[in-house]
Formats: sequence, C-alpha cells, structure tokens
Amino acid sequence: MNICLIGMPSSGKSVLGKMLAKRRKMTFLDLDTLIQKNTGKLLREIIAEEGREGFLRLEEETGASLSVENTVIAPGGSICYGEKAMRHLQKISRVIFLDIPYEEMLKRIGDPVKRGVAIPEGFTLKDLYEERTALYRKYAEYTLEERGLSSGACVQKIMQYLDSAE
Ligand SMILES: Nc1ncnc2c1ncn2[C@@H]1O[C@H](COP(=O)(O)OP(=O)(O)OP(=O)(O)O)[C@@H](O)[C@H]1O
Ligand SMILES: O=C(O)C1=C[C@@H](O)[C@@H](O)[C@H](O)C1
Ligand SMILES: [Mg+2]
Repeated sequence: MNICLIGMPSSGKSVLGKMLAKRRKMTFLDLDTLIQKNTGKLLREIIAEEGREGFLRLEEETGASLSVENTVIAPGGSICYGEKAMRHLQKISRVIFLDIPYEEMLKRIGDPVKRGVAIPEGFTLKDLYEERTALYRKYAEYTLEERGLSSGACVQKIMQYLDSAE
C-alpha cells in the first residue's frame, strides 16, 4: 500500500513524507518532480505556457494515472482540485491531510507567488486556505492536526494512526 500526504504548501508533505518513508522503508515520490520529469519542463515553464488551468489538468492526469507500490506520495497543494486524481489516490493509497493553522502557514510559506502557489484571480491566500481545507478534509481518511507538534511528533501520530487502522 502507498501513503499520500495532502495539504497546503509548507504543511510538511516533503519533510514529513521523507521521514515517514525512511521509518517505514518506503520510497518517497514528489508529484511535482514527476510532472517535471515527464514533460522535461520546470513547473513555472508549464504554468507560463499552459496557464493555471493547463497545469491543473496535467497535475490531475499525472495523479490519476500513477502506478506505484510501497511509496509515500507527496502531490502539490493544488491536487485537491483534481477529482479524478483524488479518487485514484484514495484507491491506491491511505490519504492523510496535514492540517496546519493559517497563521503557521503564513509564517512558513514566505512569498506564495515565488513558491508557485496556484492562486486564482481575485482570491486571497485566506480564501485559498479555506477552499482547499474543505477539499482536503473531504478526500482524506485521516487529518493530522499539526498545531503545536514537532515534526517528529507528527510522524509518530501518523504512524500510530496507520498501525491502528490497518
Ligand atoms: N511540525 C512540523 N511538521 C512539518 N514541517 C514543519 C514542522 N514544523 C516546522 N516545519 C517546517 O515547515 C516546512 C515544511 O515544508 P515542506 O517543504 O515539507 O512542505 P510541503 O508541504 O512539501 O510544501 P510544498 O507544497 O510547497 O511542496 C519545513 O521547512 C519544515 O522544517
Ligand atoms: O499549492 C499549489 O497551488 C502548488 C504547489 C506546488 O507544489 C506546485 O504543485 C504548483 O506550483 C501549485
Ligand atoms: Mg513539498
């Protein structure tokens, strides 16, 4: 089985995903990296050429056709807009939502534009946070409340959940 970590940019999908993969002897896969490998382009080049919508379609297709085993999958934060991808990820993996408070995200994230966050026209970061949080919750079988926890404690809680719900 695979594990898929979803959540806002800077919620810890990469950091916690790599720690989890090491602890459970699994492979770590970053979906952004896979998209770049498949297309031979950087994400910002894809977004510049195809726009936000084009990128989201590509991200959805990549997520929906993923075929891996024993892998911790870390998709980009915008994967929640791809219904087809999320349904597939639910089938092939245990989907876990890394929930961080809005204020914590602001502290960690730096400049969202530089980080490549796909913010629609007229949306604030707060709007985006609220819209996505509802979607992440909808697709996840477990929500990890990160508030106040160290990264080690986060991994411990995820491990406990996975072991208890096998
Ligand atoms: N409890 C915690 N859990 C996870 N990360 C934490 C925690 N506390 C602080 N951090 C820091 O928050 C950052 C999380 O960044 P990370 O790149 O893992 O997020 P991400 O979800 O992969 O973001 P992106 O969607 O941009 O790829 C790291 O710099 C990490 O050190
Ligand atoms: O949260 C987002 O909107 C994104 C996050 C990145 O990981 C990339 O997947 C892309 O730049 C979009
Ligand atoms: Mg990451």
